Formats: sequence, structure tokens, C-alpha cells
Amino acid sequence: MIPVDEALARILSHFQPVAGELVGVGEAEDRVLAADVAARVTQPPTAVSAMDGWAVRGSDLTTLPITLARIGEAPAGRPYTGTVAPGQALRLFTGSVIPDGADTVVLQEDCDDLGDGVRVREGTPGRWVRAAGLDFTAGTVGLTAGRRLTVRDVALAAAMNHPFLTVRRRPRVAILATGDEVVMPGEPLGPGQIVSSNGLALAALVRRQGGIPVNLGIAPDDADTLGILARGAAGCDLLVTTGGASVGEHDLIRTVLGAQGLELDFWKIAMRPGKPLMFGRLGATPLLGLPGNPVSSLVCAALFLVPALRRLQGLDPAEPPRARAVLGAPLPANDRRQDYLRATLRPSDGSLPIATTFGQQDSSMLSRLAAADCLIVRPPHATAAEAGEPVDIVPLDGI
Ligand SMILES: Nc1nc2c(c(=O)[nH]1)N[C@H]1C(S)=C(S)[C@@H](COP(=O)(O)OP(=O)(O)OC[C@H]3O[C@@H](n4cnc5c(N)ncnc54)[C@H](O)[C@@H]3O)O[C@H]1N2
Ligand code: MOO
Repeated sequence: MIPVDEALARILSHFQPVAGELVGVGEAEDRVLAADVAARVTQPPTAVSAMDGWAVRGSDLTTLPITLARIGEAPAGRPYTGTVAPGQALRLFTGSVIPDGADTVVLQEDCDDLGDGVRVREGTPGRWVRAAGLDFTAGTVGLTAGRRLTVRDVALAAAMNHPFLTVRRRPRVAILATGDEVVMPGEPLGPGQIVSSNGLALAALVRRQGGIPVNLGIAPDDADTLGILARGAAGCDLLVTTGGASVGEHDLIRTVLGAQGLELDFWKIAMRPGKPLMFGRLGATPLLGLPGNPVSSLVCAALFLVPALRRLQGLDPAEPPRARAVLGAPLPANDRRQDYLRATLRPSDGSLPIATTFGQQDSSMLSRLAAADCLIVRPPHATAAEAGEPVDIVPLDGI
């Protein structure tokens, strides 16, 4: 059994960021930038008005009120080509280009429109002018490679005049469930059969992490079919299997795929849940073999599949972020496997929330996993801990 950290490092060493592809800026939300995005324009391109009002010279506002002569009008998008001289004012609007000669906008609410002139009651020299390049200047890098784009980033990229962006291709993850006893939700259940949840949960996780799940179905515990279905992963960036990872003679992943050329990197890690986790390569395709128990499968996916997907997309592949909490109830000493205990979180009077484990931690219990807010991380050989002691947690947000 290898430690969790080593398993993660060995898995990540098999992944590099996938190639970039061009997408319309409007479709780029949630994708990861493959190249820096520099502004192709200066915004605003010239000084513009921040308000509806009049463009004037600040030096005309020393004594108020003052009446200025109207020299014309400049709606947004139709700049005035002349110059505002002392004693003159140009009618303009929010976004209108500030004409030569003017350095100030006075608000229309603070003026009386006299038709051929304007009486300015209030105004401050230099106000309500947005300088050229206030937001950004051409050539400035506004968004850097490796960033997962938010809705706000889409707005910025579009404003920087990019109709297309180069983002990482979505990694394709083949998912193969195994086991004679598992059938898809809604199918008739024979004696001893259970409903397959792993494949669907993994597909949802892959999608949420920016990948494309490729569903290879459910392989029965028969070598030929398992082998044929696994070949469907060719061309994918990763094959994830669930079940068949343990030691029973029906646990076929290693033996069947071994015969097909699976080069095993490791099998079994010092972790609970998830001991029989395996990793290797089937030809060009990395293979992550998750245990069949549904909680083990999802916890291992959170800890190993998510970082792999992050690295494939050029993101920092670090373990899921850890946080701190205090124990709501005591915990016994731990054995040599790093434990990830399902727990709820509630606020406390102090700065850290209170994490309380469920009494039963069986790795088949999806009801507990769904009700949990976090996993409490118990390092190998941790000594018994009292209520109130601080612990590391992995929040389950997004899983
Ligand atoms: N003698 C030993 N037995 C087991 C060991 C061990 O070290 N020695 N390890 C246990 C641990 S820990 C785990 S985890 C499981 C993992 O076993 P497998 O990966 O071989 O998984 P299966 O045997 O195929 O299934 C386990 C369990 O999960 C259910 N299952 C399987 N696939 C799905 C699915 N798609 N959706 C929902 N549930 C699924 C399956 O019905 C079994 O109940 O091995 C222990 N045994
Ligand atoms: O490690 Mo198994 O995943 O404990 O149930």
C-alpha cells in the first residue's frame, strides 16, 4: 500500500495539458484559457463622458452660475470634430467622446438649457470624464493562461475585442462500470442485483470538472466482454473503471486488462475508503481503477480524478482544497490508512466550524455521503482526538 500523496504524484506524472481549441467568446464560460489574452483595443479608446450633460472647459467654472454658448451636440458614436473654446459648451451624453478643448462635463440636472446656450449652476473642473484607457490599454494582458473563465471574464475578453478564445479542449474520460450484479437505474432487478450509481456519478463529476464523459456501459464479470468494452476507451484521455479492483476471483480488472497490456503503476493505497485503487496505462490511455463501493469510488474520484482532470486542462492540479474545523465528537486512534470520514459541518462560536462524523462510515452508504458536508482527514496512525480538537477537512462543495 502506498501513501495517498505518493499515489497522487504518480498519477499526475502521467498527465499533461491537452491541446487548445478555438471557441467563440460567448461559449468560453467555464473553459480554461490555453493562452494569455491581451487587449486588442484601448478602453475607452478616447476620453468619454460618464454622464448626460455638457462638455465645457473647467477654467470657465470659476464663478457659478455662468452662461455658455451652445456649439452643437455629440451623441455617443458621433464625435464632434470642432473645438470647445472658452465660453462655449457642447451638448453630449454618456459615452460621447469629449471634444478637443473640453476637460469637464457638467450634469444636465445642474444646468438650464437656454436653447442657444446653457446656464451652468453647478460643476467641478475635471469631473465626469473617463480618461482614455481608464479600463485597459491595448496590449495589456487582461486574462492569463490557466484561468477557468467566469461570466465576468467572458465580458472582459469580449470587451478586449476577442471574438474567439483559445481554450483547452475538454478532456474525454471513458467510464466503465463492472459487475454482474449492477444494472442501470430503472432496469428490472434480478435476484441479488443492485442499481449502478457509480458510472452516473462519475459522469456528473467529469462534466462538472470540464470534461466529456464517454459512457462505456457496464461490463459483466466475464473476461471477453470486459476486454471488448475497455477497448472503447481508445482515443480518450483517461479510462476510469469502477469495481473489480479488489482481490476476489471475480475482480477482473487487473487480470483481464493485464492480459491486454495494462502496465500497472500501482495497486492499493493506504487510504480508507479506497484501498484497492489502481493506476496504470492501457496502451496510450491512462487507467484509473476505482473501487466498486460507491463511497470509495466517489471519494477516490474527488481525490485523484479531479486533480488529473485539472492537470489535463492546464489548471493547478493540487489536491482538493483543504480547510480546518474542530471536532464535534471524539475520534479513536487511526490505523495505517489515511481516513476520509464523512461528516457534517455546523457553525460555532469560534472561528472554525464544527465537524461531526456519522457514526457509521461504511463505504456502501451513499445516504451518508449525500448528507455530508465534508470529509475529515485522519492521517495514518493519528492518535485519539477529543471533541474541540482542530482537524483538516476536505469540503465536498461541487461533489
Ligand atoms: N478479502 C478482501 N475483500 C475486500 C477487500 C480486501 O482488501 N480483501 N477490500 C474491500 C474494499 S476496501 C473495497 S473498496 C471493495 C472494492 O472491491 P471492488 O473494487 O472489487 O468492487 P466490487 O467487488 O466490484 O464491488 C464492491 C461493492 O460495490 C458495489 N458496486 C460495484 N459497482 C457498483 C456500481 N457501479 N454502482 C453501485 N455499486 C457498485 C458492489 O455491488 C459491491 O457491493 O472490496 C472489499 N473487499
Ligand atoms: O476502501 Mo474500501 O473503499 O474501504 O470500502
